Amino acid sequence: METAAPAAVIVAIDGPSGTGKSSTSKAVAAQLGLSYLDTGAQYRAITWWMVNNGIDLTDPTAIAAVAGKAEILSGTDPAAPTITVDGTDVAGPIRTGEVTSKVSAVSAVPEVRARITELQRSIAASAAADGVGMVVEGRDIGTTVLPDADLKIFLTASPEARAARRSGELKGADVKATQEALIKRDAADSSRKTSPLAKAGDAVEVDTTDLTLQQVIECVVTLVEEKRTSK
Ligand SMILES: Nc1ncnc2c1ncn2[C@@H]1O[C@H](COP(=O)(O)OP(=O)(O)O)[C@@H](O)[C@H]1O
Ligand SMILES: Nc1ccn([C@@H]2O[C@H](COP(=O)(O)OP(=O)(O)O)[C@@H](O)[C@H]2O)c(=O)n1
Repeated sequence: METAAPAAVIVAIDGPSGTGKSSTSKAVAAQLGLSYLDTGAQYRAITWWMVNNGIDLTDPTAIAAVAGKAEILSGTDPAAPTITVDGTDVAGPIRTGEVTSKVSAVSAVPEVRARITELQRSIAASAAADGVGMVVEGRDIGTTVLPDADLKIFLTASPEARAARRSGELKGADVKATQEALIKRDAADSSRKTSPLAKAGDAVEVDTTDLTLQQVIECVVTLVEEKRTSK
């Protein structure tokens, strides 16, 4: 007798910067054969387009007026995720300090969120319909984008641990300045009116401060497997 294929699961992983969302989501998706969506990369991509097109990012009306202009495509293979804007590969340019410092102003605009949220929902719906399942990481996935996700995880870590991790990635970065920038961005993301960074009431919170990345991955894999068998 053939064994039934595991049911497609949709996993939402949210949390502030540097808590391990991207590394955990990619590894869990790769290990379990799920697709992977980095929603932060989409907000970075639209921000990159706005910077490139000289939009005044201090003016929410100007941002809203062009919210639908850029065509953003996300490749969802966890082993090689991709992101393009109007056909241009922007995986590198969306990680510059300039985009990082401006992304919160763009992502706070309701017209931008409505547009990107719709895109995210359609990508997740395709993965579910194909029977593949997906790990979707961001700030508002469990609360707003996919409130019916099968499993919601909220990752946290101390600001010190998060800043140390981030400055480890950026060669020569000052840990104190990195921590200040990170706290500022978290505050902006958590205090915006539309769909702020928040833990969903039914999310499992995992404090990663004293865990290795491998331990976090194992913890999330176990939670996903439990969900899959109970589906
Ligand atoms: N539990 C952990 N312990 C140590 N380093 C970690 C841990 N989780 C992630 N990292 C490292 O911290 C950095 C930021 O992780 P990332 O997954 O990009 O976080 P986020 O997506 O939440 O911003 C990466 O270099 C990653 O390898
Ligand atoms: N679901 C999401 C994901 C990201 N974002 C925005 O996009 C920015 C960049 O997200 P990111 O996941 O790439 O950030 P890091 O974890 O790399 O610091 C965040 O600071 C938010 O302003 C959002 O508003 N909602």
